[in-house]
Order: sequence, then C-alpha cells, then structure tokens
Amino acid sequence: MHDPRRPGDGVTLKPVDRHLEEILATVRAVTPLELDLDQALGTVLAENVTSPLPLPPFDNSAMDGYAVRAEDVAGASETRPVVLPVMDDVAAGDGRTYAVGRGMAARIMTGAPVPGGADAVVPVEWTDGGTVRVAIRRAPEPGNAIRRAGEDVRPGQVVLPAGTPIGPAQLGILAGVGRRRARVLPRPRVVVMSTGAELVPPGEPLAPGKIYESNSYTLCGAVRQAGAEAYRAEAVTDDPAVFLDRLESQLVRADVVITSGGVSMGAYEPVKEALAPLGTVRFDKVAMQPGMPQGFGVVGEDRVPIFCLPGNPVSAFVSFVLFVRPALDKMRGLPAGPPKTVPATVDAPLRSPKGKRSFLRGVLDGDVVSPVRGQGSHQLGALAAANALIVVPEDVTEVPKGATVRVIPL
Ligand SMILES: Nc1nc2c(c(=O)[nH]1)N[C@H]1C(S)=C(S)[C@@H](COP(=O)(O)OP(=O)(O)OC[C@H]3O[C@@H](n4cnc5c(N)ncnc54)[C@H](O)[C@@H]3O)O[C@H]1N2
Ligand code: MOO
Repeated sequence: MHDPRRPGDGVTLKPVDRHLEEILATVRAVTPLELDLDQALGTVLAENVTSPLPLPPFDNSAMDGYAVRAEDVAGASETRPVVLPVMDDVAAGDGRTYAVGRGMAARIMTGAPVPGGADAVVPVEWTDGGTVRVAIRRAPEPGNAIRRAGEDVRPGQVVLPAGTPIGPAQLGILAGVGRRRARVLPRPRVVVMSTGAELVPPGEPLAPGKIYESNSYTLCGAVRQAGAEAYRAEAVTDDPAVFLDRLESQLVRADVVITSGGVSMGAYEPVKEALAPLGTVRFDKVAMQPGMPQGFGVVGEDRVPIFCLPGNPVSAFVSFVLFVRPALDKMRGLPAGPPKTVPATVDAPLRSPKGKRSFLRGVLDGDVVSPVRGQGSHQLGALAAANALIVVPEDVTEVPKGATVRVIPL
C-alpha cells in the first residue's frame, strides 16, 4: 500500500486501497430469499442444490431410429442388410413399457425410453425407414445412440454449490432437476441520485447555463451490468434540506445509495452539507485522479451504505469501477476486491500527478493500449471512446511510450 501524500495545498490524501478496504469492511451480503426461477437470473445461489433424481432419468434414445438387440444385426452391411419386423413405435414422452424380443425392432424417437431387451439404437439413416419391416444396412455397437440414466447427474449429487452466480445454464440445471424456486442472494437494489442546479433531463430543452444530466444514466447502466437493480431518483438541486428529504424517501427501496455531485469545495455542496453532520458518512480526498473527492458511509435506521461520488462524469464512473462495483460484488456474496488488471504496452507517453494513482482512459487492442485524446474528468465523449483504464501508480509521474502498464478492461 502507498503512503498518503501531501500535495501542495497541505491536505493529506487517503490511499485508494485503504478507501476500498474501509468500504468492503462496511458492506454486508444482502439477505437471502426464495425466488421463482423466472426472477433468479443474475442472483447468486444461497444453498447447495442437490438433484433428487438421476439425469437423464431413464435410458433413452439419442437418435431417431430403431431399438434393436445389437447381436441380431451384427452382420448387417450395405450388400447384406438384415431385415427385422417392427413391433412398436416409441415416441418421446411415451410412458408405457415396451420390450424388444429376439429378432425384432421397435421404431424409436430421440428422447424416448429404450425398450427392455434392446441394447442399441440404429439411426434411421442406416435403414430403409420401414414401418412394418425394416432393412438395416449397418451394424451398431452395443450401446449405440443410447443415453444412460444418471450419466449426466447422479441422484443426491450437488449440481450447484452455494455461491454460484445464476446465469442461463444454471437456470437450466435448476429446472432440469425439477426446482421451481431457489434460495438466492437477490440483486442488490441501488438508488442513483444526481445533484446539481444545472442539470436537465435529456430530451428536454436546454436553457443557458444548463447541461444534460448524464451521470445517472452511466451509473444505472454500470449498476445493472454489475448484477444489481438500479432505480433513478429525480435529480435534486443544490438545497441540502431537499436532498435529505429526497434521500429519506428513497431509503425504503435501497440496499445501496449512490449520489453524484455536491462533494467538493464549492459554495453549494448539498450532499456534503447534508451528510457530514450526521457523523456516519465520511468525506475524504482519495489519492487518485480522477475521483479525488469521495464520500462513503451509512444512512438511515437500516444503515444503508451510501457512496457520494464526485459529479464530474468521468470521476463518477471511475469511482464506480474502483469502489462501488467491488462493494456490489460483496453484497451479492461474490469474491470482492480491486478491479482486475491486465498488462499492456502503451503506445504513447503518459503523464500523471505525483502522489495520485491515475486512471487514464484508453483503447485496449490485444496487448497494446492507446490513451484517448481528452483526459479531462468532464470529457464524456472521450470516456465513451475508451474501453479500458490505464493505471499509473502514485510514485510514477511519467511513463515512456513502449512501457508496460497495468490496464483495467471496462
Ligand atoms: N476548489 C476546488 N474545486 C474543485 C476541487 C477541489 O479540490 N477544489 N475538486 C475538483 C474535483 S477533482 C472534482 S471531481 C469536482 C467534484 O465536484 P462535485 O462532486 O462537487 O460535483 P459538482 O460540482 O456538482 O459537479 C462537477 C461537474 O460535474 C458536472 N455534473 C455534476 N453532476 C452531473 C450529472 N449528473 N450529469 C452530468 N454532469 C454532471 C457538473 O456540471 C460540474 O461540471 O470538483 C472539482 N472542483
Ligand atoms: O478528481 Mo476530480 O474527480 O478531477 O475529476
């Protein structure tokens, strides 16, 4: 870990890693609940799921064809086909009991139970397709095209351990072993609130001095990508009382709150002014760029974690990647830590302020990363052109072209 630094203005900066450690020490996994499978995508399993039955549940055919005794057709060939009487027609889902006697065949469909006595299925392509008698032109090995009961899953087998994120294939195995519901850690509910008197919702006319509110779109998108539910609260102006009021009314539906803006040094900083006096939310300057001003703590009776991110759009997004996303991982019951990095060669020189860890926006292509033009923390356009953050450590101020750097793919 790096020591806090003292930049020119004499303020001690908090190390990035310590800020994340404090956040991860505060947030807890959400409370598990039973959910219908249709609601379970993106949740994390909170029980070991065992199968009450074998899968497949019974020996069944892998192909459309004829169930036979392999020894009866052992000599079959193109020039000397073996002709057998077709006694039955077994379709998938047929619950009756069939048997194939010596010297006989039954027509069988993919997924249908293999009749007693039969030990091989001859694909229809190896035959003349007859329905009364069938001419078989090729000899199957015993066991050919038969899917054995329990070859995929044994009864009592754990098919999914607790802690498994539920994706489409996991929904499939849950349904496949007959489960309608599962005990899961649900997707955390995240309320996103923007602050600023200059903000106008996109789609409305823009008056002088105003800008379109974009952070809540970035942050709600990032929240959803992180496996959580996002709720956008109406943006609030610069009044701390209004902010507190709005926050209170949102807490009922929040496992986490994210605000953006209003945490810096200006004359109107509603988030900081409203929350700092509570004593449960800390406002720090973190040794990073962008994203230096950060608030984090808990609010309300239920001690809901709150992230007060800086308002600059790039700062808010970078802060999400570094701090909120790992917190959401922990709340979802997943391993949580700093974002993963990969090595890359940088194709242009980089500069970074002393004492701060920089997260420069770049385009990663294979193992080469190019910084985008426009590294200001207000530059939404440049952020949208990037697919990676280039990490420059606190003690490095210049990186030459061709150097190896660590990169966070976005
Ligand atoms: N004297 C100082 N000024 C500033 C400092 C400082 O240390 N001393 N820190 C700067 C840094 S670094 C950042 S980052 C910003 C953080 O400011 P706030 O969190 O208080 O955010 P605002 O002032 O409300 O907004 C900053 C900037 O971002 C735009 N913004 C805000 N919210 C949105 C939104 N939802 N959608 C789009 N754009 C938004 C806002 O219009 C401002 O341009 O403070 C620096 N100043
Ligand atoms: O640290 Mo602020 O977040 O430049 O942009």
